[in-house]
Amino acid sequence: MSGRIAKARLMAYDVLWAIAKQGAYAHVILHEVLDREHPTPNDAALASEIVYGVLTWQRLLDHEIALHSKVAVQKMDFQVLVILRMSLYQLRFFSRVPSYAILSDAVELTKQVAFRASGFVNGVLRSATRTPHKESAAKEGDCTQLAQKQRGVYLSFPDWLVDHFTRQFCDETACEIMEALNQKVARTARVNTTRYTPSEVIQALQEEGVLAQRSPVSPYGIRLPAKVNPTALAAYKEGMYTLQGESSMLVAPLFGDMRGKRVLDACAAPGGKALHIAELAHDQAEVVAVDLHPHRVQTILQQAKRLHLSSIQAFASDARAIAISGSFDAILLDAPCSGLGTIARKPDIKWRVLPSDIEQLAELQSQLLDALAQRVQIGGLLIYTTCTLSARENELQIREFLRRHSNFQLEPLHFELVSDTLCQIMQAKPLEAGMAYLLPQELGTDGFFFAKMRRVD
Ligand SMILES: C[S@@+](CC[C@H](N)C(=O)[O-])C[C@H]1O[C@@H](n2cnc3c(N)ncnc32)[C@H](O)[C@@H]1O
Repeated sequence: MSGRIAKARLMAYDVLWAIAKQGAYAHVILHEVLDREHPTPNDAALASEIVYGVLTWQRLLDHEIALHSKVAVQKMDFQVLVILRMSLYQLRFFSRVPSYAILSDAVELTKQVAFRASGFVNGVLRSATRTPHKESAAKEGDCTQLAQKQRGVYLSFPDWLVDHFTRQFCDETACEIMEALNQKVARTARVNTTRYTPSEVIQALQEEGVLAQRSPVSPYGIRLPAKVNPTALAAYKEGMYTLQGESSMLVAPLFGDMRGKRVLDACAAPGGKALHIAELAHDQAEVVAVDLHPHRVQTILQQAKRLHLSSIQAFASDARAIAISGSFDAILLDAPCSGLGTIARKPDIKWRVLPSDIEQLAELQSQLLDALAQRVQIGGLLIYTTCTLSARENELQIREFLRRHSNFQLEPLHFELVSDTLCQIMQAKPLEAGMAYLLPQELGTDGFFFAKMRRVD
């Protein structure tokens, strides 16, 4: 395509078009396009910002496009709709880019992909630039004062999700959750504490010109700047850290001391938590990591090698029928889930997940729990976690499991956090001891759910 269009916008268009037209996953297709185009770090960051910004605000953007267009949004070609969304996003959210540059790129791009629509695109965007952003007042207003439908528009969530969060968490908390899921989450990594301290890793990164900081949430975490590619750094290649969200870093410490113990991570890929369990046991546990997908199992093995961990075995298997004999001192089921807690990092989940997916996933989770319960030794632990915010996949799932398996009991959760204040936040929840949510607005992390059970008989 023409060199006259800013490269970042071209890449963002390619990614957003593939998502709209082919249902591609945003993080996968963005990674592919960035790999193919070799952009500068600034262009890569700008393209990512446009892609994730458009996906976050898609409903609000479509609402505004409709105000300036005679053609209904649902009837527009994908090419045209994508160009309008990304241009309007930049007009509304990027004060540093002049509108004429955004409009000129939009028209040029339309000429290349949908020639006859260039006048239309120009007209819609010109109308939008002439109109002050009327919606912003409502957007900044108190979410709890808005009717359900308006919340969906101004917070840019589908109606069913607004309804879902409101029913589960009530008005105020639901609003806070959705607002937090529209904010950026810090890019974080977990230090490989078998070999390094967080300060040593921060120092090594500084020597590579990268300013990292201690995580304000997990004692194992560091926060990385948004513009670096953390897997391209020497510190990463030497096995100093693993990319992991701060809420995920809270899972492995829940097991306590696993040295000399046999631990199963039943849905383990890409290995974040299994590797952390091995690290916390000083590489002296027997960690069996299983995942359904063979190529993802390879990733676990590669990561173990990079981190110099030898206590991990990894196998491809359906965790409902694992072909490995014996029982385990502890099992982690970090279950496949709807991922609603990770919308800040994967905003396409807003538009991809449907209520029927929650039902299907809940059925799979319950089958996984039943199968794995048989493999926990008497006295052993079963920890169940998800990165979603849906009772059906979380507390209801666990309550039903406990009804079916009276030989399991909930056990108090003790989170390893950087301060007692954070622990109090985590414990002030309306769930029974042994189950907890970490909501995205509480510590600025992904939303997460934890349940810890012990087999007593
Ligand atoms: C939430 S992810 C696990 C993330 C991982 N624990 C980590 O910390 O990196 C869920 C995983 O479950 C796997 N999975 C889905 N169905 C499965 C099944 N029936 N048996 C085993 N693994 C399964 C998926 O391939 C996916 O990798």
